[in-house]
Amino acid sequence: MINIENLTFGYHKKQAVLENLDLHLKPGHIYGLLGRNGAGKSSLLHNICGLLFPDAGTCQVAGKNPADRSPEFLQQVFLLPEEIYLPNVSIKSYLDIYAPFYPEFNRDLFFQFLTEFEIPVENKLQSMSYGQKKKVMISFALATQAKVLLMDEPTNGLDIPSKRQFRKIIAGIIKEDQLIIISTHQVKDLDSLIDFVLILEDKKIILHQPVDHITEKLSFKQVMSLDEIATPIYSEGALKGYAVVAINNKQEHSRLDMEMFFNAVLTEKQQILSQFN
Ligand SMILES: Nc1ncnc2c1ncn2[C@@H]1O[C@H](COP(=O)(O)OP(=O)(O)OP(=O)(O)O)[C@@H](O)[C@H]1O
Repeated sequence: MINIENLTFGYHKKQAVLENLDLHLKPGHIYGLLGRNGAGKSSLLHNICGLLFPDAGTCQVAGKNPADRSPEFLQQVFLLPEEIYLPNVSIKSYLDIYAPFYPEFNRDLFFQFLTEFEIPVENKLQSMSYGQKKKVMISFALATQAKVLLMDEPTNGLDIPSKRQFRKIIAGIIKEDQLIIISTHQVKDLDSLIDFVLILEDKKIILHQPVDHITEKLSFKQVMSLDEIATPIYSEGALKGYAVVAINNKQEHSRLDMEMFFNAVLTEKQQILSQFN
């Protein structure tokens, strides 16, 4: 559904943010896009939705070239940006103005999500708190039922119950012909939701793996002493002992700790990546 080949993009000539980047994504999945600050995650999402254009290479999304910005393409893609600016209108007026751009927009779903997020529907958007605005936009994004949904730090600003609500809604809504990319640093909020991990580093996607493949190759453990682990790759001091990422030689089952995994990839890049080659 998303086919990107050799994509190079930069804001200034001779200063590529993304370089010869390849990425092929299938519908029916929730992809978690991870990367350091400034790695280029937002730039990649903007290339995918046609708000920025590649300097070289090809980018095909739902069979279209995003840079053409054809109405058929724009109806199928929704980007929820990290920073949101909303007009000073009521939720209902916002809906009347923007929902018609999305042929599959489901108003009932929209109001259902607002109820789940406990948003007062009569309020004007600008009189809402940041977190409330974010929840309105998440509800709008999901109600578009766009085939490609791009979310940049969606849980920023959400309180703890709302984060749980967000996970519940997303897990229940994704359809087989839909694809969601969530770019985030808040991995703990989302690690139960994501089924593929993408890591953007050195201007490329250096890792693209399903969660179950990661836990097949690596185990995530808490131990009192590092001597307990025969094949540790990466460890962090924890409250009681150590949290460890190790080679999963014994086919043990463990739960992916996305934050540990991301740190492990950044610090022990070659060793981790070699497990997947
Ligand atoms: N409008 C812009 N003009 C010039 N340079 C930009 C612009 N936006 C981003 N950049 C630069 O492009 C690089 C990638 O930025 P981008 O916002 O894509 O990274 P990111 O991975 O989303 O970062 P973060 O995790 O901090 O949100 C950074 O070096 C940034 O300074």
